[in-house]
Amino acid sequence: MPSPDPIVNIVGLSKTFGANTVLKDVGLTVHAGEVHGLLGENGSGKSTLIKVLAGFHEPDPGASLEIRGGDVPLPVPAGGFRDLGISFVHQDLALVPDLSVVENLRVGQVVAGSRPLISWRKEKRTARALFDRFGVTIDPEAPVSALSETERALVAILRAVDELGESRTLLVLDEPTVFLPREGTDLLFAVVREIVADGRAGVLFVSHDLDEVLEHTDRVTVLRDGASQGTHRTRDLTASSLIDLIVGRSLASADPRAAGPVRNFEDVAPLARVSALETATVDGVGFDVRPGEVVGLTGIAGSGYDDVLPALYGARAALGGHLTIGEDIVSLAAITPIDALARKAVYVPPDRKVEGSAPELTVAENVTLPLLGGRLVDPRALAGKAAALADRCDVRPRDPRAVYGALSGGNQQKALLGKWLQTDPTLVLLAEPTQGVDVGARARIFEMLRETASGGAGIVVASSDYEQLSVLCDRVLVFSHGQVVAELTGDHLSKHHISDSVLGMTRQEVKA
Ligand SMILES: Nc1ncnc2c1ncn2[C@@H]1O[C@H](COP(=O)(O)OP(=O)(O)OP(=O)(O)O)[C@@H](O)[C@H]1O
Repeated sequence: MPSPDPIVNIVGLSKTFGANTVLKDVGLTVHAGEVHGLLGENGSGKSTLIKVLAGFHEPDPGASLEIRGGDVPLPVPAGGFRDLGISFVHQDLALVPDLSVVENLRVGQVVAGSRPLISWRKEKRTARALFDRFGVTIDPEAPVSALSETERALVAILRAVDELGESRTLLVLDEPTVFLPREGTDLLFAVVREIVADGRAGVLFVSHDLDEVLEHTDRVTVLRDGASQGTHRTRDLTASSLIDLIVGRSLASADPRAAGPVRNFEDVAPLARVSALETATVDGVGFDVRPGEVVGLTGIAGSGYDDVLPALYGARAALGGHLTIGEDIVSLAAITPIDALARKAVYVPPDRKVEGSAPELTVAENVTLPLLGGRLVDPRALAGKAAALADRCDVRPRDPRAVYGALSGGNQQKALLGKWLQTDPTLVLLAEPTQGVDVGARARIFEMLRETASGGAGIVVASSDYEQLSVLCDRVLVFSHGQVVAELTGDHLSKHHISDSVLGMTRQEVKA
């Protein structure tokens, strides 16, 4: 139960970039012992608020911040958040994969030079005690690269808790679950509950996942266009009242039934065929994709489903197999992205920051890259195309000259998807297409994909978001141990059927 003891109190917070005020007189109170959700559409100002707490942004004059009842002068000085008992875990987790777990726990102190002599034996014991306290079984000596995504997130969170020690006030989790498989989030939230259990600290949890927020938070504050829509007790909210607060209107297409009747593609000739695909985690998988069809690939982490798309595009080398596309049969051990693009196959990777874009270029430059093709082009024509694309994909702000890396995460994703969909592709390969995307943008992305499919393209979506698969797909292939163990169609395309199948309760071929 949340205690009514406010540990962090922000009043009248505004932030202006140039002519754009992105936080408008926002207030936020977090209580000791509570998990407090911070929600809002992409670009609504969540990260900006967090960056003010982190001392990264200076707020406009007039804001005030109290920690445990004491006034804190703004701006927070760089690194000053630690003295305030605040710690942050961002999406990228900031772990060094080549170092061990215990080295990662101490890397900050080593780099800062505050602990010149470290007894690693003692540190391992301390790490074990930390993990035991939170019921986590992770080997402190294991390299971080050998951990699952869930274990990595747990290490990053417990490192943040450990760094604050007894003085901890607020742990800020900025979408830490966005790259996690579903089964990992329960474990993560058990740890989050334990962190607030002694009633000393609070957790501020940023997420776009409404189910997660409704299940795991005590209260939520919603931002819309930089203004607060109030703080609400989670138990007084439903998914649809929360959507109304976030988007400012009801969203019919968030309902899976809005996808329309499931279509049957059995008699349609395939436009692409994957045969005998072998990768480090995939063992002889084959499937067809027909024009207009959306095929989903899913499974638990390590089942192989997330290894298929990079192999089809040549982004990660396959050990064997073939892709038949149009008249061509291409070896998947040799395919390169250039081969794939030449056959109008495009790939949108899950990690848009690392693989998908050039963050230092403008939105216009990013979205028009695939149109250049080595030719001389008229910059004004490209700017026009970029503006039309931003309009179509609802990229905010609508300024093609904005630096791509300064867009909010969800707006980067919309721009990236639009960039490839405008090339009129034949085969669209998408990994987690709505990761980090708000409910409104998600509906827009679903519409864009449906339009692309109805234009005759085939779409393959690899995702661990069962609801997304149930809304988008005509057929879902469930992976286990590198093989397809179930094919779900028709009435079996519900979120619950997909989830049951992935969790091994329906391990037979299910046909509607
Ligand atoms: N450094 C910056 N310079 C200019 N504008 C910025 C800067 N940082 C953020 N913005 C703008 O501020 C607005 C709020 O962005 P912010 O990243 O806070 O949104 P968000 O709610 O965290 O979105 P998301 O859910 O997509 O992560 C956006 O319009 C963004 O383009």
